[in-house]
Amino acid sequence: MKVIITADHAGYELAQELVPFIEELGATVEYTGPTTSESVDFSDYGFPAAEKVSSGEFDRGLVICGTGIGMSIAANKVKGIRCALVHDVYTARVTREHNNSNVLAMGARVIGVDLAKEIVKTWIGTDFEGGRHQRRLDKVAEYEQANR
Ligand SMILES: O=C(CO)[C@H](O)[C@H](O)[C@H](O)COP(=O)(O)O
Repeated sequence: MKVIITADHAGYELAQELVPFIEELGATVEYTGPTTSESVDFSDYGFPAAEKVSSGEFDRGLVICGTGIGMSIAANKVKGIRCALVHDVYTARVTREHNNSNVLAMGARVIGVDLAKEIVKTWIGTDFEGGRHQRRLDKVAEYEQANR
């Protein structure tokens, strides 16, 4: 699995913890966020990363800012992106099973490193269930097609 990880200044430190962790899980990781904690704008990093998931260059994306909200708003503007803002293990699992989320957003000012790792491990390791959930996602995709 190829995973792109990005962040803004608020997510920078957590991203540094998660890159080697996700590599240890067996994924190929590319980090495209800032290289320091100096203030930047989440949109400048979130859009390009989400576009690389949308294009198929990467299988999944992980986007991290202070709350995860800014990054999730930006990622969900990109066609084909189903970005889930997650701060617990239960929704990490269900957003894969039900939503087939392809981008995970987390807030570095909301959760600690250990919980973030548990969330990422669950999210990466959980498969989409399809079935009734695929029908619902098809409706979302149809809406997106018709309105963009
Ligand atoms: O967009 C956000 C808020 O939902 C992100 O958490 C940003 O990281 C945050 O706004 C950055 O705030 P700062 O005061 O500029 O560090």
